[in-house]
Amino acid sequence: MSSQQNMPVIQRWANDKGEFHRQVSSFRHQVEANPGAKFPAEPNRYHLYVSLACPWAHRTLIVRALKGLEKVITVSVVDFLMLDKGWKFSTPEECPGAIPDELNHAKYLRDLYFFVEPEYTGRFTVPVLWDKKLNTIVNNESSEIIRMLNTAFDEYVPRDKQSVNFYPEHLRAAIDEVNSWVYDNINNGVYKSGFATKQGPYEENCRKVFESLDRVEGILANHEFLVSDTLTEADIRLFTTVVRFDPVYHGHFKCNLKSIEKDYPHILRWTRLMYQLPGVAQTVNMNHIKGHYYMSHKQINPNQVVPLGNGPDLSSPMVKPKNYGA
Ligand SMILES: N[C@@H](CCC(=O)N[C@@H](CS)C(=O)NCC(=O)O)C(=O)O
Repeated sequence: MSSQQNMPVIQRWANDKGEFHRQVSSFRHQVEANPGAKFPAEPNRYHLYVSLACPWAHRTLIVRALKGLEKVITVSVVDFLMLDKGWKFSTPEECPGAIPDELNHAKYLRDLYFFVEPEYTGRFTVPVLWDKKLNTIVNNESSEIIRMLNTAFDEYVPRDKQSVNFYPEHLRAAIDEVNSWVYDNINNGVYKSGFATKQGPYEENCRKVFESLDRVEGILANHEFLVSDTLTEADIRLFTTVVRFDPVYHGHFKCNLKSIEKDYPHILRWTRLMYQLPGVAQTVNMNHIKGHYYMSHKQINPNQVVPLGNGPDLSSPMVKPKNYGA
């Protein structure tokens, strides 16, 4: 019997069938561009708690950078190591790249969840969008946070960023469709492969990862971006998984039927293009990414040895994309 059997159900990595299931996020309030709303968009009112390792939190950092929201929304970055008590705040001396919680002076991210909801029984996940005025969690679901950052703060972003829209009305159905299979089979698919504790679920999920990467490769063979040759949130959501693929998911999560660098030339070209968009490279921290996965999941890698490779070089020269946001 695995040691997981003694853990509360919510904290187990896999169920009895050996399958990984991601919990549903609990805080789902919205920031709105409406002064009368409970959470109105205002400069310097909201704060993001993120991990540079986490692909879901990474989405929010990319949208914050591409929308020019760095001065409007402040950020704390947790230590990459996530052990028994979950995400921890460290000083940059203890963990280069970390930004401590200057706001609430929490030691662990869980302290904030318990502060807001003393009976909280879910997982203590990043990203968390925090309201500094009402001292509470607005939302901890990355797919919703990126939509708020996309438009709600437009009054406060530089003029050239106001027209950038990663979820434009006329492309919504197509974006939703791509997001749906990319989420199930790739973003979450790598986790379902890597956290499976039985051979069957591992193989089934691992194969789906590559069937869907093949599908992405087919799209990108003829298009600059995933939807309508336009940079949308579908690209941002896929990028954070792909940038982690060769250095982490290929080995650590056993997604090793193919690699991005060797087998997917069109995905590689697109990854470079995404990486070289202004502000994006600064959101990619390979030490946090590799350190987190290989050192935190001791059930997969008990000796915490971190591999040397960082995946493909993403900084080689590229042409500028034509359609940058709709
Ligand atoms: N649905 C959430 C998922 C976030 C999530 O699972 N974050 C992971 C890090 S990659 C986490 O914080 N895990 C902590 C835990 O599960 O204890 C979102 O997209 O915001």
